[in-house]
Amino acid sequence: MVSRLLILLYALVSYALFTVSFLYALGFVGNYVVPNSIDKSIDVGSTATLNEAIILNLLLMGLFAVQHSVMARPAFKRWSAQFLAPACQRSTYVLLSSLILILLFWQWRPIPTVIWRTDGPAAFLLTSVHWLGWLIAFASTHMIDHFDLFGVRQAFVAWRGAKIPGQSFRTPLLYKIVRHPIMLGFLLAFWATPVMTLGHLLFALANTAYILVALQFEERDLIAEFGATYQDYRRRVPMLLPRLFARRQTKGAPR
Ligand SMILES: C[S@@+](CC[C@H](N)C(=O)[O-])C[C@H]1O[C@@H](n2cnc3c(N)ncnc32)[C@H](O)[C@@H]1O
Repeated sequence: MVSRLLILLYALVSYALFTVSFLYALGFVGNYVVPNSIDKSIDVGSTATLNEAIILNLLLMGLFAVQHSVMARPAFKRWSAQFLAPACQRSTYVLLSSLILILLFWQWRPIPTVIWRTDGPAAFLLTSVHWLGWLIAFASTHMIDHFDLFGVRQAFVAWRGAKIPGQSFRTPLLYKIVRHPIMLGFLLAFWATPVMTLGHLLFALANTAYILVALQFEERDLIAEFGATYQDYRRRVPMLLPRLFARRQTKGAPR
């Protein structure tokens, strides 16, 4: 009973830390109100030489990418099951991801050279798309199962003494338009900015490359888990870019 309560507490603390790091990410990427005492965002903070900034920033993003991808693989989950209860596996993943994000926010070195700067309607449009991206990403977590993604459900189920159910496959709402709306949301939030600096461009480019590679691994696991169901979904629904026009029905094709 005590250990189940501790697991629940651990899951709630991990989720709280994720919430803080996600909220800080909004301020970090968009250069919005980050606390004056911290004064750190993608374009604000202590500077370094160009080479130092590129290397350090790439290392920080690389650390996040490796942790995020390695810990998500079924082989890693099987291995870590030797010393981590299934009920706290996802929370540990969330906790470490959040800690690495906080390290990234803290140690990030801005590169302030401006690549593009807009104002007026163009700036308004880019800012709107930026916020739409965050909204899509956050809403999409609720479409598949927000509390399962962040490890809270598993801890609650274990606390009640029930068996943790396996992963379920869902395709509601935005998942009918693209297979990866959370990642699409992130891409919009990272690229749509009224002022693009070299540091921000490095962040957007590296994360785009990471997302494209990570999705290959994720889909390979989804095919292994859901087989023909996921293969069929892959044929019907595009990966990241919505089809603007439905394909014309071929003449004589069965309806
Ligand atoms: C961070 S989420 C990203 C989901 C998806 N790639 C996206 O961008 O919307 C990763 C987790 O979602 C799961 N997942 C991806 N597509 C799913 C779906 N259609 N239904 C249920 N789980 C899904 C993956 O197995 C993985 O555990």
